[in-house]
Amino acid sequence: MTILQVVDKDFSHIPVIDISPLVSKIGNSGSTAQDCYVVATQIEQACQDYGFFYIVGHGVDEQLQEQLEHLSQQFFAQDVETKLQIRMALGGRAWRGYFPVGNELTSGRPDFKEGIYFGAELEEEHLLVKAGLPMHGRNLFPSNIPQFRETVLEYIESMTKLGHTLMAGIALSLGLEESYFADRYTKDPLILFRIFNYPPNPSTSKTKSRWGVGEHTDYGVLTILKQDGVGGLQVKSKSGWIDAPPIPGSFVCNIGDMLDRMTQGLYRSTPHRVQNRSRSNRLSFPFFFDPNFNVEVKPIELNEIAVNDDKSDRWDKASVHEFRGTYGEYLLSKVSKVFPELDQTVLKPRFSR
Ligand SMILES: N=C(N)NCCCC[C@H](N)C(=O)O
Ligand SMILES: O=C(O)CCC(=O)C(=O)O
Ligand SMILES: [Fe+2]
Repeated sequence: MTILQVVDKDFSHIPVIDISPLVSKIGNSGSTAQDCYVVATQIEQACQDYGFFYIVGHGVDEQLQEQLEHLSQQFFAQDVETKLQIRMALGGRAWRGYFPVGNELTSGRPDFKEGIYFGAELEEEHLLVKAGLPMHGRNLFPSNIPQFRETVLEYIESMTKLGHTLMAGIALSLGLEESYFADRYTKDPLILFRIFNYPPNPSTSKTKSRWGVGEHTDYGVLTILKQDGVGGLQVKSKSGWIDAPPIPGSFVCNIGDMLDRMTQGLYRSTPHRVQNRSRSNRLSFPFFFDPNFNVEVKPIELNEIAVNDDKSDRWDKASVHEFRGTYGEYLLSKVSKVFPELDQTVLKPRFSR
């Protein structure tokens, strides 16, 4: 046969990238090491093909992760009254604390999950908190699990460092200088961190499984997700919905709406969703590494990169590309629909009232 076999990608497996060259070399020397470019090429391919990739070789302490998982199990195993001692309503404008199953909405529908919202720990005296900036402030920690606070704060610190490293890799992957995003958007990133518990939800012939979190895209630039061994994350790839199963020792990374906007669609913020079909509960730990709240997000001046004009497969009809304004404004427009029970004034910047 003389038919040319075109080796077509089937877009069914999210790639696994060993980022150890980035971890050991980014920021350490004057010039970017050659092996960082190899990693950058893998990131480029993954972001164009999937908008998702796994990372290994990230160097995040395993004991810290085990401790975080263990304490989280302990927290969610308590009765709901105890958990409500740190309920979100007490977090005020900072948007922190616990919410029970069914309280968080995605596209207007209740998610089948409970969780705790965290973020960078800022004192009441911090300028931004005093100025009344929403989503900035102090965390709420369960007082009956003493190690919870230090474990979460240590994890946030490790992940923030990792976020900076990955953003340097993503910059290289776009042919930009290592510090491109740090210089413009993420030197002082907006950090949000959540711990979710998805109750068991085995589907039987009689019951329809509920979505742990409905289809959505993430808002910022980069999400770094730790998931336990249960599984249930699904990603909308070019070949349809595929699984992102747990891979021991890895994190799942995905790019958000702001990177989609900056790259004019070359890197897509890919829709994903979760359904826990197992008989055990599922824990997940999404860490959001986002542009500074007050910074205006603009398309990258990319002469070289081929932008992607095909908006047909975008679930939200590319609204993110029409958006003008700061990341904070974009974020607030999104999250104001997520907890309708909370007082909406909590989410409005004080200075505009
Ligand atoms: N910070 C980020 N990226 N969060 C993404 C969460 C999307 C689900 C949320 N219930 C919603 O409907 O927006
Ligand atoms: O729990 C997961 O695996 C993913 C959660 C998620 O997509 C999100 O919080 O944005
Ligand atoms: Fe997400």
